[in-house]
Amino acid sequence: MTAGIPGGDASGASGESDGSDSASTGARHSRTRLAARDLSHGFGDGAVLDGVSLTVEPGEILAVVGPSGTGKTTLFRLLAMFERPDEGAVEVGGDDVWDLPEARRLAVRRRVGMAFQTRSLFSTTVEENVSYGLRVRRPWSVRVRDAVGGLFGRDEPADTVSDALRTVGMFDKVDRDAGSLSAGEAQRVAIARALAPDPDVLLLDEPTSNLDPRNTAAIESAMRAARDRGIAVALATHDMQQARRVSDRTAVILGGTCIESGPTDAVFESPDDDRVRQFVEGKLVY
Ligand SMILES: Nc1ncnc2c1ncn2[C@@H]1O[C@H](COP(=O)(O)OP(=O)(O)OP(=O)(O)O)[C@@H](O)[C@H]1O
Repeated sequence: MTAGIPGGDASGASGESDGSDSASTGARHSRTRLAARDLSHGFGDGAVLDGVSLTVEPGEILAVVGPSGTGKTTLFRLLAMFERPDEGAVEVGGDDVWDLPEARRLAVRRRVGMAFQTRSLFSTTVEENVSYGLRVRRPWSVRVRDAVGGLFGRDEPADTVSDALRTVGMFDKVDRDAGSLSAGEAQRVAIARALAPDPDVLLLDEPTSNLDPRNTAAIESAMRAARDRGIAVALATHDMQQARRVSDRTAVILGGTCIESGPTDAVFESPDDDRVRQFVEGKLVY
């Protein structure tokens, strides 16, 4: 079990300059939650999200489920702070991230790891991909020292990189070129890259869509490992069985609105909303 990650929690982030040296300080802190408060968002004239509120707590997996096109990716892009919501707030540790000065928002964003549907690895080795997030979090002095050190021979992968790759079952491919990986392997490396900096929050948007059972199982196992380390894991999926297998709580999004959320067993076995019942029974087809 890991108690926390370097860098201070969100409420304590006001003391940070920009968070860029957080990984080297060794300071530990308790993890923080991520919340959506009354989020509404759209594109042009079309509303996609309408007043969505949900929270993902440290040490839990929240599944956000709903049919294709219902707004899950839009929601996760807002939670990842890629763009500002039209209305409502994204809160980390109780702060509305868009009320924070830009440097602090950047520091907060660095504590959110994410892997989205699209293939996103760099054209380099698996190790370089996974260590990328660590490198950008270190101060220049450490980066220069390591670069100079690297001139005198190849270092072993840092423990954090090895740990992250082991978590997704990809340590044996540490030296492989990322371009040579299968889609499932690439997705596992993308998740390792998100995990390596030991984030507070992990956002996974359809991480196993189109993957075979072996890769799916490896990714689900990594989600559980992240949860057991105290990370708040949010998973967007249209795979109801996956939500049931891995999540502690489930939020159902329909037509851009969260129509039900609660413990996964309750949502699946005795939903309050009849549309949710039909959806979990596979009777509501879109
Ligand atoms: N950048 C954009 N510009 C215009 N419309 C968009 C944009 N992004 C998403 N949309 C629209 O918003 C709606 C919700 O899309 P979103 O990708 O969030 O749904 P989803 O639930 O993640 O679907 P899927 O499971 O198929 O990925 C869709 O109608 C989509 O076409």
